[in-house]
Amino acid sequence: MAVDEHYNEHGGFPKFETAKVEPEYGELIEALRRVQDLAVSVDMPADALKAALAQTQQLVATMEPHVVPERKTPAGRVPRLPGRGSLLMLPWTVEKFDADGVRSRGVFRRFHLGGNGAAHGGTLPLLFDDLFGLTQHAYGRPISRTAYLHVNYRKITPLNQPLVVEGHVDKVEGRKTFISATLKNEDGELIADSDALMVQLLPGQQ
Ligand SMILES: CCCCC/C=C\C/C=C\C/C=C\C/C=C\CCCC(=O)SCCNC(=O)CCNC(=O)[C@H](O)C(C)(C)COP(=O)(O)OP(=O)(O)OC[C@H]1O[C@@H](n2cnc3c(N)ncnc32)[C@H](O)[C@@H]1OP(=O)(O)O
Repeated sequence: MAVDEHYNEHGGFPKFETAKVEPEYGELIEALRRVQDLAVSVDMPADALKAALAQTQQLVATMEPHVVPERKTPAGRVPRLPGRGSLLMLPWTVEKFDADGVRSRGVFRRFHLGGNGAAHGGTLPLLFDDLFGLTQHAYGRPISRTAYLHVNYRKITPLNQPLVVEGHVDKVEGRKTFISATLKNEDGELIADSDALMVQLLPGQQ
């Protein structure tokens, strides 16, 4: 019994609960994404730079008193928002979520630039990893940890072009869930594919 009591807090992941937010929350997250895009795009003269710094410091002062622990912030817990409202996640929107698989659509933005107009290679594992988390959740498996995640980069990943990522569970063996996914453009061309092993945590395991 003690194990069950502590399972939600100390073993594995806690039960995931969606968050209710004010309408302005999604707008704020999008405005912050725009700031991220600009932060990696601009070359500002000194006066604009000073103004941007002062305004950013003011924003930090507005937000800072409201910091709450993990699981209390709505970030990442608003499924209808791009990236579930988390700035870390790619701003993609889930359009299919069931045991057959999960499909999500979106674009890589200027913030995700690697070089020569292509998305940074490190952003693809982030996209796939989060999709795999959702995929196994939709399949009815407990939230698990990624043991490995393999990406094949088949074509350059373009910025600002609508893309679609789709994953499904391939097999389950005890604690192990094997999942794979593809990233395609709207013409159905394969840009990347990925497969991963997710391992269910044991009670008491962080
Ligand atoms: C629109 C609707 C939206 C709704 C939203 C609602 C809910 C949202 C739900 C979910 C949230 C969504 C998304 C979540 C987001 C993403 C999930 C990402 C998860 C992560 O991103 S998490 C961070 C990265 N991750 C780590 O930080 C892992 C560090 N690591 C460890 O924590 C351990 O390493 C662990 C636990 C993996 C295993 O450790 P362990 O001691 O428990 O188990 P052990 O080693 O015995 O392995 C057991 C069996 O797996 C095999 N095995 C293990 N590793 C292997 C490998 N690499 N290759 C091949 N086989 C492997 C063994 O060979 C054995 O196999 P066998 O049983 O057959 O012998």
